[in-house]
Amino acid sequence: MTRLLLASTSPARLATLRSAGIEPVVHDPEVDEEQVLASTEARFGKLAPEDAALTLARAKAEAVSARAAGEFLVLGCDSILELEGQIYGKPASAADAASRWRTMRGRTGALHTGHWLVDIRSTTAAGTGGAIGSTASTRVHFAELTDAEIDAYVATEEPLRVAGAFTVDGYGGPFVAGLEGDHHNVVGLSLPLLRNLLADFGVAITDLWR
Ligand SMILES: Nc1nc2c(ncn2[C@@H]2O[C@H](COP(=O)(O)OP(=O)(O)OP(=O)(O)O)[C@@H](O)[C@H]2O)c(=O)[nH]1
Repeated sequence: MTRLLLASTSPARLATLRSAGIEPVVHDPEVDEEQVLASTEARFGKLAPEDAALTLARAKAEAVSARAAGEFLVLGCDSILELEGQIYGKPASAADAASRWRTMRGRTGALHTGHWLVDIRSTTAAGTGGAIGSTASTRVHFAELTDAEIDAYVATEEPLRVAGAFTVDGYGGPFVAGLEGDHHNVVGLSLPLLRNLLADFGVAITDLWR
């Protein structure tokens, strides 16, 4: 029976899958994201934000696929925020998070999540490592936070743990004025996109329900 192997330490991605009835096996991809991006851009030049997210998602899925075995489809994901041409992962510090929010407030960004699925099943021809991937993007409208709200939000330390220094489903919820597109994608994993990627391997997402 095909199972999903989530190549991610993200608690939000795991919670998203569980809430959708899927209990994945979880492996830490142990990928140095900065090193992957630097080496990729050294070879191919500056990556568009969507491609950067997909490159990192692929690196995570491939790292886990190389050491996993069994009837699995291995999913890697990576989320980044694009704001006026700049890409942002997790903030480097509280000061960085505060500075970003002073830039983000009142503006609209795009949260891109790369998804990469590798078929390591031995029971299918594609099980020879067939893989597919895509990036889902959600436009995010940020509210006009006051300086006091920024300071209070950063003090929760939540912004330090997430791409783009914001969440849509945590303390950050009041500061996201609106979304255009899939909100799960903002949390870190697009369920509609996963459904499509699974279908490309002949797997219905309903087959994965526990
Ligand atoms: N709960 C929640 N988490 C978010 C949100 N936006 C981004 N994140 C999380 O921010 C993290 C983005 O960093 P990534 O590098 O993609 O993933 P990670 O957490 O480092 O985990 P790995 O996949 O193991 O690299 C992910 O864990 C996302 O789930 C949000 O709105 N809500």
